[in-house]
Amino acid sequence: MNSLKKNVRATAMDLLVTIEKNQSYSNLLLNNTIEKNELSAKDVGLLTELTYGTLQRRMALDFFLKPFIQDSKKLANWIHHLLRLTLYQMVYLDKIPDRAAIYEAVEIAKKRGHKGIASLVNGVLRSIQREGLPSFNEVADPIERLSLETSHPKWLVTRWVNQFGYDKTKEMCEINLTAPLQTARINLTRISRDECVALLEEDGFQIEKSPVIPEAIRCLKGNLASTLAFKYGMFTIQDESSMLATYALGDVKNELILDACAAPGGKSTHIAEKMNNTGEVIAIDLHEHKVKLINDNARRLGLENIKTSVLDSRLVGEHFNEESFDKVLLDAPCSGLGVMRRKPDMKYTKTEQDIMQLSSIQQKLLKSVSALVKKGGILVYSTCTVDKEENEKTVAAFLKENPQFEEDITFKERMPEAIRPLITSYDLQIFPQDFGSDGFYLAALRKKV
Ligand SMILES: C[S@@+](CC[C@H](N)C(=O)[O-])C[C@H]1O[C@@H](n2cnc3c(N)ncnc32)[C@H](O)[C@@H]1O
Repeated sequence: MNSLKKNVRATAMDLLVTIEKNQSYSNLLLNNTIEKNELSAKDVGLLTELTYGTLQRRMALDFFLKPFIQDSKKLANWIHHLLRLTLYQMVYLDKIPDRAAIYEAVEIAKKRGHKGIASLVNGVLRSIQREGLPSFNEVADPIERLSLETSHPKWLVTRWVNQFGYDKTKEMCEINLTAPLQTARINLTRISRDECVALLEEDGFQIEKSPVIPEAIRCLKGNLASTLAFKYGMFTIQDESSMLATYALGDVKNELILDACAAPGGKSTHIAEKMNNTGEVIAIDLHEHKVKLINDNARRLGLENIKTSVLDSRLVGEHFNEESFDKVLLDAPCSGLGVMRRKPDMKYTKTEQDIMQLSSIQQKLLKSVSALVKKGGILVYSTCTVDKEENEKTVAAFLKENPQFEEDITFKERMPEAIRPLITSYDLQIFPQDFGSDGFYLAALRKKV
């Protein structure tokens, strides 16, 4: 085993410790580590697999480890992460022989701790190898079993089963364990989808045209973020579900659109591209450093019809006239339960209380931004979460208190054809298992004339 690989495992262990300690986003920390250490593409692959995989399967790994650890509370944190990381390789990765994974773990334990710890790590892992893993069939309660098997907290599984039924929840939990697709939206103001696909294929990328979104591609091999085509604004890396928010607004040419929670600008730039330099997008976000990202993205894509502001959208009434926008998009801050494949650490940090708090912020935002919609104009509400409290219920409460708005049932006609069968009324909950994209919610409302 070469020394670089050893470093990758030790680095993965350090990352897992930091992610847990700081409760920071795994995707950001992983990207920082990759940039800082200038890792090769192969090592980036292994580091990502080890870090995300171990995080994704944390509860299942702890279930497997439990009978083999006498007092887990006495175990230093890093040892626990090292055991999970190694067991992850033994159980879920075919290409790494068990003996190699155990050898590496023992070496790390020797270096980071001492001989005693190395022998404990060796003992636990060898016992598992000898005696085999405990079976999930020992867990009688089906919700607890699903929770452990798919490493989703029990409160969340219970909540989803109550809201969507057992089968849908099981499908969702299972797909959340898989790696997300990298997808991108072609900047049609610069290049056609066919031309962009040809360009990327020439560079060795394996690309598929999205069967769902006419301007999207799926990248099956390679990392689109590292291409010149990305640097020169030919596309934006964005999930297919997110692209639907712009579709929900319909034809935006020559219009004035407010994107009330806009950073880093994925949807603002999509709207601006669809306008093709005709109308204007006012893109607002609460945080200055995030607004900078919208500006950076607009510049990269060559879009001149986006105006940004650092503002609290709960106070937009102080800055803009009532009924002054043709359409408003509120892509609200949310619990993000639809993007757990991308940020697996979220599974263990979110609480039911967060959901209730977010729902109250979402209500306030809806109330304030809705005043800016012209009569006859459209208000699109979206979140990247799968939870009725933040989605259907938030919208229903808004409609109840704001009779000047109605459900916009023409919403379906504006959506890409492949999506229409999923729509029955003015809103849409996309599950990650529907077509492999993020979980996402969209509702279209219209201000009465
Ligand atoms: C879901 S993200 C938006 C993603 C963005 N629409 C995109 O597609 O790139 C929610 C954003 O809302 C912003 N936000 C949260 N509270 C806000 C508020 N009161 N006013 C304005 N922006 C807010 C956050 O900073 C965050 O960038």
